[in-house]
Amino acid sequence: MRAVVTAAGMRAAEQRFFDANPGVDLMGRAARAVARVAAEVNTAGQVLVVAGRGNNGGDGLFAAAILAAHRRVLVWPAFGRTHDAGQAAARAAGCQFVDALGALEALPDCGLVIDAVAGLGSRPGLPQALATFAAACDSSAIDVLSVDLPSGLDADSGAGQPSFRATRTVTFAALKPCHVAQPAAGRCGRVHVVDIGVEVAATQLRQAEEADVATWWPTPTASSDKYARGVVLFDTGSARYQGAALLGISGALHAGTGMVRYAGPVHSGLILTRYPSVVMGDGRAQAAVLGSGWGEDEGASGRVSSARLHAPVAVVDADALYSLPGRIDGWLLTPHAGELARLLGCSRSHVESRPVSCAREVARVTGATVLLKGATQYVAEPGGRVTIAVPGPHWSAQAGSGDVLAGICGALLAAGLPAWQAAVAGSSVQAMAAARNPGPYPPDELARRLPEVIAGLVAAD
Ligand SMILES: NC(=O)C1=CN([C@@H]2O[C@H](COP(=O)(O)OP(=O)(O)OC[C@H]3O[C@@H](n4cnc5c(N)ncnc54)[C@H](O)[C@@H]3O)[C@@H](O)[C@H]2O)[C@@H](O)CC1
Repeated sequence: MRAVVTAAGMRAAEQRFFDANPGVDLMGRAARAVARVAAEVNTAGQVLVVAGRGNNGGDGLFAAAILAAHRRVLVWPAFGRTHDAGQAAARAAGCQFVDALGALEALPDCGLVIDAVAGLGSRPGLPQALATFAAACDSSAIDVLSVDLPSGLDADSGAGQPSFRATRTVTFAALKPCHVAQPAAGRCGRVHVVDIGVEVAATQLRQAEEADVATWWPTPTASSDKYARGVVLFDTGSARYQGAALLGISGALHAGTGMVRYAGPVHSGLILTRYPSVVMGDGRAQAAVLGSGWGEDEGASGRVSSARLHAPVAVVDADALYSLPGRIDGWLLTPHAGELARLLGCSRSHVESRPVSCAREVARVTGATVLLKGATQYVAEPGGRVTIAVPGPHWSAQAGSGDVLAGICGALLAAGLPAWQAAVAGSSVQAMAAARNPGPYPPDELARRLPEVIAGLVAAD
């Protein structure tokens, strides 16, 4: 699990560090890390450092001074004035200072640009000269290494256009929200988190890693039987959306559930032709999966109540989200941004600009865990902790992916994982299946690839 710290949290950690270690040269540590990664990206070519006025510019200037020992380094102080000590070090090391025009002219001869315009202090967007330069970097496909974060992005919200697009980002102590939340995360390239000695406090926002999913995954033992592995009861699909039932069942079976019961309206012939192991009708289960493919079914609350008679917890998806039976501790809600907006009575764009706080709010009010689906998948617990799932490619943004995901999560919930782990592991493993099978595989095909991913995970654990 990797901590994700806000700009304020990082500044507080830095202050604690300086209080305990007065006079330690943190900027020197940061600059050495930047120079090290710069040398990994490009071994010998000319380097152009774009330096801002603050400490981020200082990091870039000291890194320029280190790199200048072995290669030609140009520095563009984008606002004329820049970090004094950093500037003196860069000049003493023989860096050549250029202006905006000089930087643009030198770009074709450079092997690497280091963006040290702004980091934690970055405000959304770039002034015109920098926006022009960032666009020129984009169109020339040159490697860009951003210090702390791509300048022009807000560290916490990830908002900001125009901004630099990095191929690598070197950040310090811990990830910041912009490194993990799409679309900003897509502008950071590969992110290196460097230890500079600053300890961040335990955070309420974290990013899961494959190793976490491997540790949690419920692997059967010699004493396992179908009941011990978990029974999932599906009430999904409708006459109009029959496929939703098949997709959810596919997710649960390929994630290794012990047994599937199906108590929805889709004809048994259709279900059994595809999945002959399914037991038709309701009965005792460890978890239910509700709502996928219901459409605007008028009997929604009756279907939710009926499932409660058979299963202690449920995954609630799609239209069942609007028939929640009061507080539902231990349950898992799986809305996308539009559905979460409807639950909160706000606009979709409001949710998209504040995904963490919106997901937290619904978790707090309902007592359930909320998996907010989208390009970044947030899992918010009622106590306020939010975990981001392992990311995947964007091919899986397709009708039916959510139905499969609800089924995977149902299998994990039935196996006894707490709702937040079921949600993080379920969405991570689906993303990993997409990452390991690049291309536009439809969601049912990706569900069939889950066993390979899970086998690899548990073997590695
Ligand atoms: N917090 C820490 O623990 C450490 C911080 N360090 C560096 O210090 C940085 C923070 O330094 P500062 O607080 O001085 O802030 P920054 O240097 O990140 O940003 C402030 C400066 O950037 C300008 N600026 C902000 N947004 C801009 C934009 N979109 N376009 C152009 N200019 C913009 C501001 O006018 C201001 O001059 C970190 O990002 C990191 O690079 C490192 O030296 C080491 C440790």
